[in-house]
Amino acid sequence: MTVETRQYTWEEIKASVPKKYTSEEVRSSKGALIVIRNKVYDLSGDFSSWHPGGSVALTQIGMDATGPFEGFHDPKTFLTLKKYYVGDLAPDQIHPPTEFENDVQQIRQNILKMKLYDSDKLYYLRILSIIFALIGTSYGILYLLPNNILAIVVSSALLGLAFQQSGWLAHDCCHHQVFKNRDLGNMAGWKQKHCTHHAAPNVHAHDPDINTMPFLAWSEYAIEGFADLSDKDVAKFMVKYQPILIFPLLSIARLSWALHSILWNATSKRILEFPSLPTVERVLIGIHYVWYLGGAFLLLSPVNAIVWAVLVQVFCGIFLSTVFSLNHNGRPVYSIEQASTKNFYELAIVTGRNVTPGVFNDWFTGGLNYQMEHHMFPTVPRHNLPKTSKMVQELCKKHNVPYHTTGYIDGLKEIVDRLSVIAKSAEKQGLLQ
Ligand code: HEM
Repeated sequence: MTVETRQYTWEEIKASVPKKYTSEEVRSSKGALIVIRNKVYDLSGDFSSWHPGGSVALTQIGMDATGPFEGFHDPKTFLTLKKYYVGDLAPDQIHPPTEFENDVQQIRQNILKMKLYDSDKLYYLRILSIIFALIGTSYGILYLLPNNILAIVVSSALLGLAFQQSGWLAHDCCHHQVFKNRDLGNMAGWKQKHCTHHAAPNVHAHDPDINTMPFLAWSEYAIEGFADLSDKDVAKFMVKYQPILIFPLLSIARLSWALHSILWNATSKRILEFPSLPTVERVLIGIHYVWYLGGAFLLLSPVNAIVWAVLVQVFCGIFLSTVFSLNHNGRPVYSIEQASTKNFYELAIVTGRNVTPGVFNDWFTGGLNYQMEHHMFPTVPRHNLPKTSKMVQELCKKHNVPYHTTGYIDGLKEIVDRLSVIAKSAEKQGLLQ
C-alpha cells in the first residue's frame, strides 16, 4: 500500500502527541508523528507491536527524534524507516542545524574515524577474569575460614562486587558495545526500561529511573503528584526522611531487583515456547541460584549461609545503586515540555553527572563515571570513553554547557542535598502532614 505523503508543520507534529504515551493509545491514534533528519514518520498503527526497541520510541512523539535514532540504531536501520515515512517538514519549518549540533556531528565522525566504536575483546576478557577471580576468592575465603564472622563479611562483599561487575558487563553487551552483531548483545538481557531512561534522562513522567514515588521524590514535579497517590501515608513518611532513608533503600535495591527478575520469569507466559529466550533465562537463573546458595550451604551453617546470602545482596545493592544514583540523581529534572526544547545531546549533558576518572573508578563504575559521554554515544565501548570525553569537554567549553564532574563522595552529598531540598519543599507546601 502506498501512503500519501505531504509536508508538515511543527504545529501539526506537536498536535499529534497522545494524552498517554501507551502503546494502546498510540496504536489507535490518528497519527503519532516524529521527525528524523527533517522527514516525518508516523508511529501510530502497527509500529509499537513491531518495533524491536519496544515503546521507547513513543517518548519522542511530537519531537525531533534524530539524536535518539542515531544513538540507538545500527546505521543500516535507516533503511527500515521508509515503512513509516509520511512526508517532510515544510521548507519554512526546517531549523538549520545549530553550531552545537554541527559540532556533535563532527564528534560522531571523529569517533568513527578513530575507530572508537570498535571494542577491544581482550579488555572484556580481562574484566571477565577479574569477575571469576572475585568469585573464586569469595568462596575460597569461606572454605578456609568457615563460620568466621569477618570471613563471612569479606567473602560476601567480594561476591557482591562480582555480581555488580557482571551487571556492568551485561550492560555493555546490551548497549552493543562488545559485539557488533546485535543478536549476541540482545542475549545479555532485557533493556526496555533502561533504553527508555536513555531516550529521556531525568524527564519527569518519561524516565522510569526517577519514577520512585511513594519512596523518593527527585523533583518538584514528583511532589506535585502527591494528590494522586493511593499510598499517601507511606509517601509522607518516606519523603520526609528521604535524605536519610536513601541509603537503607539503596542497600535493599538488589534484593528487590532479584525478586523482580524471579517473579517476572516465573510468570512470563512465553516460557512454554521452548527453547525461547525466557526459557533459557529461567534455566540460567536456576543454575545461578544453585551455585550461589548451594556453595554457601555446603560451606557454612544454615544460619550463617542465610546471613552471607543476604549480605551478598546488600553489598551488591550498595555497589550498584550508588553508581546508578550518581549518574543522574540530584541533577536537573525537566518536564516533557521543557525537554522537548532541548537537543538530545544537550539533555544527556545537563542531566548527567560524571565521577572523577581513574583506574579504580573507571573499573568500579563500569565506565558509567563517563555518564554524559555514555548517554551521547551509548554504543561506544567503555574503554574508549576517556578518548570520547576529551572531545565532549571541548564541546562543552566552546558552547558554555556545564560539564559536571564530582568525586564519588561529593556526588553522594549532592544527592542527599537535593533530596533534602525536595523534602523541605514538600513540608512547606503542607504535603507531609
Ligand atoms: C520509524 C521509526 C523507527 C524505526 C523504523 C525503528 C526501527 C528499529 C529497528 C529495526 C530496530 C532493531 C535494529 C537496531 O537495533 O538497529 C530498533 C531498535 C531500537 N529502537 Fe527503533 N526505530 C524507530 C524509532 C525509534 C525511536 C524514535 C527510538 C528512541 C527513542 C527508538 C529506539 C530503539 C531502541 C532503544 C532499540 C533497541 C536498540 C538496542 O538493541 O539496543 N527507535 N528500531
